[in-house]
Amino acid sequence: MDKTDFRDAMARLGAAVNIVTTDGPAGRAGFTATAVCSVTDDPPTLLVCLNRGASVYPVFAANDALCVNALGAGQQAVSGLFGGKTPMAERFAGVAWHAESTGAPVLDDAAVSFDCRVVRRTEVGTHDVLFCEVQSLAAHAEPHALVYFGRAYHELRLAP
Ligand SMILES: NC(=O)c1ccc[n+]([C@@H]2O[C@H](COP(=O)([O-])OP(=O)(O)OC[C@H]3O[C@@H](n4cnc5c(N)ncnc54)[C@H](O)[C@@H]3O)[C@@H](O)[C@H]2O)c1
Ligand SMILES: Cc1cc2c(cc1C)N(C[C@H](O)[C@H](O)[C@H](O)COP(=O)(O)O)c1[nH]c(=O)[nH]c(=O)c1N2
Repeated sequence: MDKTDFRDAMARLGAAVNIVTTDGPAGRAGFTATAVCSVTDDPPTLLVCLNRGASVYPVFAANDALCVNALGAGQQAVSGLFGGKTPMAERFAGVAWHAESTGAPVLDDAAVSFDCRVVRRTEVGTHDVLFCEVQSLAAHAEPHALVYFGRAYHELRLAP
């Protein structure tokens, strides 16, 4: 199986765009992730796949808290900031954050955010799969979403 064929096929799947953040003994970091998925609701658990080659990897490897912040319509620029080579302080500047129980940065304006403890980690190929138990969540008053599909961003809003 050619890697390019796999990626072309994956580009046919729409996925929520998330900013995954952490803070703790190794410091603060965040990256853009579409590889996020619900695992079980008992206990409420989701998974995040993180490339071990990413600059943020050592920080996520050492901290046990993370927050999955799903972006909403109009937040494409935030995804761009956290999806590339931008220095960490610059990624966090310009948008408002607060902390819940774990201390991981929660995006004030997220469509929905899940404050988590990392409870298990598994290495698969180039990535670590982080299993995360949800400690608390917050949802925006108005449901809307940002989806990555066909290598482009798309906005979703509920019909009024
Ligand atoms: N799961 C991931 O690690 C992941 C997912 C999306 C994007 N990205 C990063 O963003 C860049 C741009 O992505 P794009 O969607 O515009 O074009 P792309 O052709 O690089 O990727 C298409 C799709 O393939 C999957 N994919 C890409 N790189 C992957 C990887 N290293 N491991 C597992 N799945 C992967 C994703 O579903 C992605 O949306 C990628 O080159 C990659 O660095 C990584
Ligand atoms: C739309 C989109 C989606 C994803 C990404 C990018 C973009 C633009 N990236 C890549 C990830 O965000 C990037 O590697 C980090 O920002 C770290 O980059 P640096 O290594 O610091 O340049 C990414 N990386 C990862 O490990 N898991 C993922 O699910 C995703 N998903």
